[in-house]
Amino acid sequence: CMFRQQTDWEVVEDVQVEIHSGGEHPLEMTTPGICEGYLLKRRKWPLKGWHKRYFILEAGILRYCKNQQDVFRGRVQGSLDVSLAVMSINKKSNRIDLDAGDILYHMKAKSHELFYIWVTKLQAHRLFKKNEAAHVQSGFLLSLSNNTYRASISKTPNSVVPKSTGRRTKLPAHCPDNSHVGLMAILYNNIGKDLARVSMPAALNEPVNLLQRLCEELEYSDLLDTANNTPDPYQRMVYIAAFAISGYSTATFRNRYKPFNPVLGETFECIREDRGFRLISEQVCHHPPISACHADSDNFSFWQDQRWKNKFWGKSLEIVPTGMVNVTLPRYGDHYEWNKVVTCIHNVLSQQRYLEHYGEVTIQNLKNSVCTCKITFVKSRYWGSDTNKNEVQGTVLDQSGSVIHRFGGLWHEGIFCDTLPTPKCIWKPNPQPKDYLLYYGFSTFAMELNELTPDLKPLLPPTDSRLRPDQRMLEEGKVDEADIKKDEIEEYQRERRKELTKKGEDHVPRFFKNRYKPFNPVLGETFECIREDRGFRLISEQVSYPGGSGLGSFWFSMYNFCRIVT
Ligand SMILES: CC(C)CCC[C@@H](C)[C@H]1CC[C@H]2[C@@H]3CC=C4C[C@@H](O)CC[C@]4(C)[C@H]3CC[C@]12C
Repeated sequence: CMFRQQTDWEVVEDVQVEIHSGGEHPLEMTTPGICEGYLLKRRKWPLKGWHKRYFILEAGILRYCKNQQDVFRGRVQGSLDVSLAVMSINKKSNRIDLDAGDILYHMKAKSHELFYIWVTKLQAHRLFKKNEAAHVQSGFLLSLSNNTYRASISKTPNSVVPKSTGRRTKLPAHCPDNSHVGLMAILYNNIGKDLARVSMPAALNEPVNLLQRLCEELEYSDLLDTANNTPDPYQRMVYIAAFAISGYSTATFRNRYKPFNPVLGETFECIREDRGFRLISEQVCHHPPISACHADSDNFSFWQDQRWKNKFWGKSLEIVPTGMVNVTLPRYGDHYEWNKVVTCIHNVLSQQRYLEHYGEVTIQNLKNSVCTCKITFVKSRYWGSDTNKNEVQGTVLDQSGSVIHRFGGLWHEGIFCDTLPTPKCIWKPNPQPKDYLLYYGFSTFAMELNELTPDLKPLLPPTDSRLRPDQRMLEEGKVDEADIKKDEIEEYQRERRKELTKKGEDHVPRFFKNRYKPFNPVLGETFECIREDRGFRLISEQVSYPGGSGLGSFWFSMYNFCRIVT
């Protein structure tokens, strides 16, 4: 109106972006981040005036509730598609008006900062929503909506059941019922400590440890094989992204038990001729706990150092990993590096426990900058259906930032890419084995990790996780014995640490060099000779540790184990 133009009001114009409809570079379609918080909203009737309301802006839709609690209850008072509204702002009074004809919002921010944030976010969401609409119109895009991806994924048949590997398909014993174990007391007594370091009764454990779980991230290593055989760099990136996502899928069934904490110096070796890779992992540092791993195959190398921080929020617990994941592909000389997202254990103290991953992953190729990839693990919202649970979206960008590929789906169901020459489901988790709920929710691959066959036993270094007695006892269903053994081992570890400190020594990792920050696990040559020469020898002169005897050969050997100097 006239009055407005004369005062401090201005209409916010959209930044113009080129639309390549039908072109080969679809628009930047990454969903802008969610913005939420309190704003003042003007009301005409009843109770005329400014009222504090909680606003949430998500995927181009602005909703508001009376307060934040109502958000969780799903009580939404109103919503508006911001791309359909004219936005005018008044910088002096921090006011924003959205006029969609039939719906009109008058809003006011408490501070300049908040005003600025909201205006920027509203602009981004308008643009996003408009582009989405433009693509649908031009018929170029099926739809970015995740439902489309989901439908395509569920139409894709499950991968053919792999040929029998001759390995076990179930565990020797069922998992114990641990619903009676009071977690509250344990967690409250250990506030501020890493969950990984808190000693818990064996009934809460699963018979694999964190070193073995590193190997579990290679369950879908065939995606890396495919990547190494894909000439197009952008398509290659799509497979790397699918691999990065696939590592998170085990979380669906694994929220009732906690992996064992490896002791310092513990190792895990996994040679899989059928999958074409071999892996070695080692607990290289105790404080903070760091597990390093390295895997090699004709098609790739994979390594990472895993450590994380915990944030305990009372009801939920966030695991914030800090290490980076690395993959190299020999054929094209690529070296990819990416970060991990946050994993949240919701309802950590109750039986309604479940895991969620959220945050952004950026995959970079350190060898050239032809393309990068961004993956968003979307944090689920409380309103509406469960359809946005476990949602993942991603884009592969070229050097100029244009989107070359786009994919999406759910980390527990699969990922669909509709920009490949033939749009297809690029990854789908393997079906769970029979009776998996009785076996800790393990996948077939997970069940194979701790398997110890007679032919393998003499080949393993004495520090191998498969030789850990407490973990073995748990696997065999001997929970009470496992509990006792676990206490012994933890006590022994403390003693060993005291001993090392007394002597002013530091633990030296066996298979990894560069133990200081930034910890970049570089394999010593030992890996090469691990099967030929075994890479280790026992030296009897070095014996003598308090408590060393009586703990079984695992501990005895551990101390007498000589590290090959590389
Ligand atoms: C209190 C107990 C019984 C509840 C069970 C805790 C389980 C669910 C916790 C304990 C340790 C956790 C793991 C610790 C570290 C990582 C690395 C991260 O990059 C992905 C998640 C992952 C793999 C976590 C998954 C959830 C986890 C296995």
